[in-house]
Formats: sequence, structure tokens, C-alpha cells
Amino acid sequence: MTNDMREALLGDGADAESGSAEVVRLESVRKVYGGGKNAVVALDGVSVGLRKGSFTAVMGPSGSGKSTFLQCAAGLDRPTSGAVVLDGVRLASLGENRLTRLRRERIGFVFQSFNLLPALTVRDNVGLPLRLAGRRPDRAAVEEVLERVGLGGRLRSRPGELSGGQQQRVAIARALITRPAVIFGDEPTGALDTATAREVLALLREAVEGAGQTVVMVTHDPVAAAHADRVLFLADGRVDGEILRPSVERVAERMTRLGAAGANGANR
Ligand SMILES: Nc1ncnc2c1ncn2[C@@H]1O[C@H](COP(=O)(O)OP(=O)(O)OP(=O)(O)O)[C@@H](O)[C@H]1O
Repeated sequence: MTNDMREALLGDGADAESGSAEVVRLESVRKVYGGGKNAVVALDGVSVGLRKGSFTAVMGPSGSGKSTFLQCAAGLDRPTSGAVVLDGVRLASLGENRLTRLRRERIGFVFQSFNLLPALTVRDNVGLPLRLAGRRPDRAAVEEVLERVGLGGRLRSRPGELSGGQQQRVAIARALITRPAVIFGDEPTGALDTATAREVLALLREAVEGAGQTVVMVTHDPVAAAHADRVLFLADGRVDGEILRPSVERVAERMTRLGAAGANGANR
């Protein structure tokens, strides 16, 4: 987004460091659910920056804060304290309407369960984010992005007529159509078989390498994580190390150690 566009969209929400190569930054983010005796600290002082054009996987034992991390980083939930800067914009400075607009225009989402609208054709599902942003979908752009994910021949199909892998490709096309600053994936391959998962990961990889997209995905799967450039590990709501240029073996070994430490309560 150019500075003019950012200014027009967000007014004073634009951050002075908008030229930073970090497209997402979390600064001492803490998220506490509930209160009093029932308070749960889901994120406990997370500071991390994600560079433009990078592919990051977020891993950690169950309950370590992965979903909360994604929700806060994507502006779907607000931290209890600390700050999130997304595409140069401090999210805390935005009211709900502007935040919704930022999410629609600057963020793409890919979920485990695809989340396509069953009554709409493939073409209309992909065009939907543009319609929601008040723009008329450009037919050629929609077709081009569907071509990119290998579904150029299925424009008129409905999601129910497609396999799981094909539906996830539609979801990726839908995430790409707005040329978002970041694509967030919540277990995007969780519902797919191994071969189909590999194809979907290759598409995300291609979005990063071919189009300079930034992708952040939560996953439990070391094979999926090994497609990323960087794996961030969470344990008990904190960043507990990272692996750059990960291999399946190193990620799996790290997860085994984290799981064992978590089970012993050794991370507290
Ligand atoms: N809405 C909520 N209300 C209360 N506690 C919550 C809420 N959402 C998450 N938590 C708690 O916050 C902690 C972190 O949860 P989170 O879902 O972020 O973990 P996760 O690593 O994504 O887990 P999983 O791998 O099992 O999906 C957990 O202890 C969880 O029980």
C-alpha cells in the first residue's frame, strides 16, 4: 500500500515506521482471557517481527497460544497490553470500523475448514472480498488468480462439487485477490491428505516467492512447517525459540522436546 492509500484509508492510524520491511510486528503482546481466579494468560509478552515476503510457521503444544497469536496479529482480537503493528498501522489506534476495513483490504485468511460460501460459484467466492470492500470484482483478475491456483476451468462450480484440496485452492485464491499485505493461515492443511496438503503448501510458497506475499500459518504438522522459511515456537504463551530454514526432522525433534517440557510443567 502506498503512503497515500494508507493515509486515505486510515488517517492518523498510519505509523511513522510505515516504510519498515516488517509487515507484522508484535511488541510485548500479552493476552489474558477472563479475570480473577479464572484468568488465563494466553500470550505472555510476545515480541516478534515478520518481514515482508517471508513465510513463517507458528508451532507449539496445544494451549501454547498459537491461535491467540494469530488472532491478535491479524487484528481479530485485541491484546490486553502491548501493541500490534500491521502493514505500518498500529491496530490499537483504529476503531472497529477502520479495523474491519484494514482486515478486509490488507489481510487474507485461509482456514482449516475452507469457509467458502456453498451457494456461490467459485468465481463469486473469490470475488467476495472485493465486493465486501465495495469494489466490483475485476473478472480478468479473478480468472487470473484462479488460473494461478490451477482452477481456471472451475469458475462456475460450487464448493460442494470440489474436493477438499480444490476448495482450499479456492480459499487461497480468495485470500490472494485483494493482494493483501499478509495471508494468515490457521491450520490450512489440517483437513487435507498428505499429497493434497503438499500441493496447497506449494501454492502458499509460490505466493511468497512469485508474488512477494507474506504468509503466517499456524500448524501442528512438522512437514507443513518445513515449507516455511522460519518456524516460531510458542510454549506457555511465550516465544520459545525459532528455526530458520527448517527441516522436518529438526522441527519434529523440537516439538517433541517442547511437548515433553510442557507435560512436566518445566516451562512455567
Ligand atoms: N476465549 C477464551 N477464553 C478463555 N480462555 C481461552 C480462550 N481462548 C483460548 N483460551 C486459553 O488460552 C490458552 C491458549 O489458547 P490457544 O487457543 O491460543 O492455544 P493453541 O496453541 O492454539 O492451542 P491448540 O493447539 O489446542 O489449538 C489456552 O490455555 C486456552 O485454554
